[in-house]
Amino acid sequence: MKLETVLILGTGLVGTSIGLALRQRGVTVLLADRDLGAVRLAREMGAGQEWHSGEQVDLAIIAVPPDHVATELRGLQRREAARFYTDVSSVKAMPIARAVELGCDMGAYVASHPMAGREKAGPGAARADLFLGRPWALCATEATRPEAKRAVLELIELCGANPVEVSAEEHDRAVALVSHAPHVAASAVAARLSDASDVALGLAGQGVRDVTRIAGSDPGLWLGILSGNAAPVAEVLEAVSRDLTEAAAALRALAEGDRSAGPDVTRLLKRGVAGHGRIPGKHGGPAAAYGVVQVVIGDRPGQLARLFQVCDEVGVNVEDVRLEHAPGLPLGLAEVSVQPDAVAVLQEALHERGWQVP
Ligand SMILES: NC(=O)c1ccc[n+]([C@@H]2O[C@H](COP(=O)([O-])OP(=O)(O)OC[C@H]3O[C@@H](n4cnc5c(N)ncnc54)[C@H](O)[C@@H]3O)[C@@H](O)[C@H]2O)c1
Ligand SMILES: O=C(O)C(=O)C[C@]1(C(=O)O)C=C[C@@H](O)C=C1
Repeated sequence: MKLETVLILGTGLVGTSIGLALRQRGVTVLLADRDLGAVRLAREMGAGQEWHSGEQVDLAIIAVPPDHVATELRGLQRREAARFYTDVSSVKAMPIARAVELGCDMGAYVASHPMAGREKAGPGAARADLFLGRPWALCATEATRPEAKRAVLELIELCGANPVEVSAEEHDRAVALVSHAPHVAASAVAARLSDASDVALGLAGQGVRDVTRIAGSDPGLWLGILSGNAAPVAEVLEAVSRDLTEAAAALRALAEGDRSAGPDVTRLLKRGVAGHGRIPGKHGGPAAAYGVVQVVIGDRPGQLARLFQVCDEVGVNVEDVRLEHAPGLPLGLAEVSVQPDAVAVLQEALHERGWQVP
C-alpha cells in the first residue's frame, strides 16, 4: 500500500518530528493532541493540519506517553479513525497487553518504537531529521495482519529509519540495557550536581555534559517509561550498582595506600572500553543531517542577536543553536547548526566580519 494520509495523536517531540518527516515526503498529515496549543504549534511548524473527528486515514500513529497508548488505541479504533494503527512508546509489552485486555483489534495494530529522541519535550523541539539512519523497532504479534505490518514498515522507511523486527519482550529487555538503565544512571550522576559548588560547575567540561545530557528529560514521561519496564531496568541497574560498589571499594583501598586494588579499577575501565566499542554506528547526538559552525562569542548582551544577524545577511537558515559557556568566563562557544552546504558560507562571512571561528 502507499501511505497517503496519517493521523498523529500526540503532537509532542516525537509526534511532531514524524509529522515533519512525513510532510517532506508528501504524505497528508492530520494532527491531534489533548493540548490544543501543542497541535497549533505543530501545525505552525509545518507538521500537518488539525484532525477533525470523522476523517479516516491510512495509518494512525499514537505518540503519547506509554500509559495512555492502549486507551487511545481503543478510542481511535472505536471511531474507525484509521485502517491501521501503531504507537511509538518506549516500552512495548505493557501497551500490547493492555490493548488485548481492552479488546482492541490487534490485527490492525503493530506496536513500534523509534530509537531516536531528545532530552527536550514538546513540538518546539521536533526535527524532521530525528529518525534518519536510526533503528526503529517493530513488534508484530501473531494477531498482526501483514498489511498492518507493511503500513508501519512504510512509515519507518518514509522517516528514513531502519526497521528492526523484534518481539515486545525482547525489545523491552534490550532497551532496558541500551536506553532505560543508562537514563537512570545519567540521572544519578546529574543528581550529584544539584548542590555542586560554583567552582565545580565552572570547571564542567564536555565529559559531564556527554554523560548527563539525557538527565535533562521530562521526569513525568520517564517515570511512565521506567515503570512500564520496571523489572528489566531494575536488573540492569543492580548489575551496574555492583560494578560501582566494587569500583568505590577499590578506590577507597587505593586512597588508603593499598596499591593492589588498582587492577580492579582497570578491569572495570577496560570492560567499559570493550562495551563502548560494541555500540554500532554513530555515537551520540541526533542524526547529523546538519553541519555545525562553531564560533566564539563574548559573554555580553546582544552577541547572539548579532550572530543571527550575520546568518540573516548571508541567507543562512539557523536550524539549531547550542551554547557552551562557563559561568563567570568572558567567552563562550556557540554551535550553529545549518544545512551542510551553508557551513563554508557562514564560516567565511563570520571570519570576514571579525568573528573568531575555530
Ligand atoms: N522523548 C524521546 O526521546 C522519545 C523517543 C522515542 C519514543 N518516545 C515515546 O514517544 C511518546 C511521546 O513522547 P514525546 O517525547 O514526544 O513526549 P512529549 O511530552 O513531547 O509529547 C507527548 C504529547 O502527548 C500528549 N498527550 C499526552 N496524553 C495524551 C492523550 N491521552 N491524548 C492525546 N494526547 C496526549 C501531550 O499533550 C504531549 O503533547 C512516548 O510514549 C515516549 O515514550 C520518546
Ligand atoms: O537521545 C535522547 O535524548 C533520547 O532520549 C533517545 C532515546 C535513547 O535512549 O536512545 C530515549 C528514549 C526513547 O525511547 C528512544 C531514544
